Amino acid sequence: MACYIGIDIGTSAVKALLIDENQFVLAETDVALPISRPHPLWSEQDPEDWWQATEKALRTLKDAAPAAYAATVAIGLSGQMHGAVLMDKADRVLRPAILWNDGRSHAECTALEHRVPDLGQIAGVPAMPGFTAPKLLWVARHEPETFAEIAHVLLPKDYVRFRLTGAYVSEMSDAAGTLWLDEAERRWSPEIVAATGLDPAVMPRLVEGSDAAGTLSAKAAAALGLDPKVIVAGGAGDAAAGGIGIGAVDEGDAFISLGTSGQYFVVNETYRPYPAAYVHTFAHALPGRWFQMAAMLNGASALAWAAQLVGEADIGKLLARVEATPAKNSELLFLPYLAGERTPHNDPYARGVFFGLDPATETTDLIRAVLEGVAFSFADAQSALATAGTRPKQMGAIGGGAKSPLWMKMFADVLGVQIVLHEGGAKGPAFGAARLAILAATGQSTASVCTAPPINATIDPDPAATARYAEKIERFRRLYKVLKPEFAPR
Ligand SMILES: Nc1ncnc2c1ncn2[C@@H]1O[C@H](COP(=O)(O)OP(=O)(O)O)[C@@H](O)[C@H]1O
Ligand SMILES: O=C(CO)[C@@H](O)[C@H](O)COP(=O)(O)O
Repeated sequence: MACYIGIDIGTSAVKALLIDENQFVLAETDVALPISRPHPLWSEQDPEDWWQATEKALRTLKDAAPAAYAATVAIGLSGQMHGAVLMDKADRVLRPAILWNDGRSHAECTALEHRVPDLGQIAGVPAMPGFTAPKLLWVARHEPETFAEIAHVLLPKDYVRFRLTGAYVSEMSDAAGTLWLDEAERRWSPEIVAATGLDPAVMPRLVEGSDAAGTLSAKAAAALGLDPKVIVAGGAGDAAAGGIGIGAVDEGDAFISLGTSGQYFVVNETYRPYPAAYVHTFAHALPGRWFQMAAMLNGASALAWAAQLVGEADIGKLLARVEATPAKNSELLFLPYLAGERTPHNDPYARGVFFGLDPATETTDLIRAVLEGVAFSFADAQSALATAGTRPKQMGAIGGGAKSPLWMKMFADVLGVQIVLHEGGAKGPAFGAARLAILAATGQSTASVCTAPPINATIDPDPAATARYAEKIERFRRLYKVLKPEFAPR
């Protein structure tokens, strides 16, 4: 039986899984990744770490299911979006990769908007510091010797593809997050590439996510114990790959993702940019499809941060304590902007805030406020998408945060929408990547491969709770507005 591998180059870990042709998961593994924050606003990783973690993950899959691993016919790649990997003409990585949650390039965003006044229409979103193009302008300005050496610019998963195949290739849904893609035409925008001071020759070749992008190099095949004929599919940025995994492929299909980051994602069958509310309108990983997305920089990572702060490594245990303890301080608010925020504020300088602490406040109140604060940022996302004309009534949920029934009930109440939990929802982007590998290798139809997994639970909103939350969300919004000037650099 033919088997397929999905690899997701996440921020916190490389995740890999091996499935058979019926999409049954035979083995899966995570390999943790370090992240470096050498200066305020900076966020970097070493691309070599992604490759080492990928090799380790594949070794684990091989050990867990040797026969199925040997029967692999295609690999799909997914990854954290927007990261800049810069390579010289000898294929050496020139500096650490600058990640999606790096906020250093605010000034360069203004410069880019100035150079390309209709940027938001072409690229589907206004310039924001997490995107790839302004990072290149930052490198040009602050590290000109490095900029002069650039021969290839790759996204995180495309760097891993380079190590697998030796080819410089990207695909639409990840290219979408660079600001260099003409989203409607699904090709690099010569105007925006030129406005970044880059030679078009540094850009990778573009394919669709469900196309074959190449096969393993002889060197990689030998190192990994795989056949050199193994196809590497285009794959997808992690947002789109999450969509493919959960079956969000048709107009109006929607889900939230609660990983390190947070996303509110809705599929469109036409390109409908709405840059005004910092909504991202990007090419999906399937030809002729796009999506609108609100992207939040602080998803379940805000909970992981709080858990670490209160000294409880087991998040499940911590949330059980929250559930069992009545709120002592229900007025407490938390602004979750630990790493700044993208939709709807475009504010890399915003930071986390607890507001309304009193002598009765307990640890469980703090954690409840963190859960609410992240959910409220999704309410802002929902409002931004509503102004863009999109208002789903039902949503799937993926990512580590979707493992918590308490949090999912809170999301249903805060958003006033039904949340649907699919079997294996937490498998997320790696599963979507494996599905793209099936499409690339077999040419089967999207409808037959990208189905919605069976439903485990549906969570309905309680209208009374939604009304109570609406008032608290208004206070949450006012608090950010009041504090915004205080976050700005002096
Ligand atoms: N039981 C749980 N309930 C809620 N959230 C959880 C639980 N376990 C882990 N998490 C959260 O899941 C997050 C990781 O999610 P994941 O989708 O794996 O992220 P990424 O793809 O960005 O690496 C962590 O930040 C953590 O806060
Ligand atoms: O910035 C975005 C999407 O615009 C993030 O989705 C990153 O792509 C990384 O997310 P994680 O999967 O690591 O949370």
